[in-house]
Amino acid sequence: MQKFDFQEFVTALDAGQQAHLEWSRRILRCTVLRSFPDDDVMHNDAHHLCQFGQFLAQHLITFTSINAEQTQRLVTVHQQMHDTIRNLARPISQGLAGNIEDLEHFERCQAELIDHLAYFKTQAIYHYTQIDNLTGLPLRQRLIQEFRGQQQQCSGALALMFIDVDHFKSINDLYGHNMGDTVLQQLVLRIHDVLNIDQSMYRYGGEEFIIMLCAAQVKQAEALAELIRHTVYHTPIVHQDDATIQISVTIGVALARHQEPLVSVIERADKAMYYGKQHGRNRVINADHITLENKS
Ligand SMILES: Nc1nc2c(ncn2[C@@H]2O[C@H](COP(=O)(O)OP(=O)(O)OP(=O)(O)O)[C@@H](O)[C@H]2O)c(=O)[nH]1
Repeated sequence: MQKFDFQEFVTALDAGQQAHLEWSRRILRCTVLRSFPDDDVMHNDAHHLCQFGQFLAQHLITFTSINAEQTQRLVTVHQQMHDTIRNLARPISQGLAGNIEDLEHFERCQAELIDHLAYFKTQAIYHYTQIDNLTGLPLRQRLIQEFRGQQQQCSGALALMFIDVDHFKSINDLYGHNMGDTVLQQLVLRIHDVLNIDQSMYRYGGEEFIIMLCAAQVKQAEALAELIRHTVYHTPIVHQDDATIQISVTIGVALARHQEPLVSVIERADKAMYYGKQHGRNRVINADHITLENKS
């Protein structure tokens, strides 16, 4: 599972923008004082070598995942800024005035670059508020946004699994909160390994997770839930000195009815999960049938 630190991204974005503004200030001084800019400005690859260019290259996938078209424009505008500055600086180095068109082009590029960066920063912060820092999973808000679209796309029925870790408080009490955090991270990795690309997982609350998937029939969703339950139970989490912690999960499964609102589907899956808790935990319960699966 890919984890990404959006806070770091936003900080680096600010630093890159600041570096570029500082760089423009240096150019302005050269223009006024008729001095020649340093080699870093005149280098043909300056757009790759400058601080912002390096940041852009490192995070190109992130920029593209936010908005591919605008990323392409950002890359182009950034290179144009550097190209224009070289054009502007050449006559100055010969004691001549710079070209006004180059200067205006540079100013337009600079303004456009800043607009793009403001857009990407807003988007990055928006994404950041929807991703759980501990597990890297999208949060409840994202589930709310994606549910309706997913329901329309689904050719079969849309199923929700409500997953709750059993006796998680005892894990915190016995091993400490940090180990509890590690257990949640490891649990998510184990579950993620059995999911395919169309099955989305969300962190719903503390030790509660929701998986949304298209299922031809409820049996298909139940089979996946059972695989998750089995995998979690039979893959203990390694603690220090090779000691292991065995954990289990109780899962409620509900198939969304026609036009059923998300809150109602969650409520039914949650109730089924709660029923599983009351009947021994470490089991999968179908909301419609409230049947117990065998413990293994
Ligand atoms: N380490 C850690 N603990 C968390 C986190 N979020 C919630 N918790 C803890 O999870 C525990 C949940 O406990 P309970 O709701 O009592 O449930 P439980 O002990 O899992 O028992 P059952 O659900 O009945 O099997 C609480 O002690 C919370 O403090 C987290 O991000 N990290």
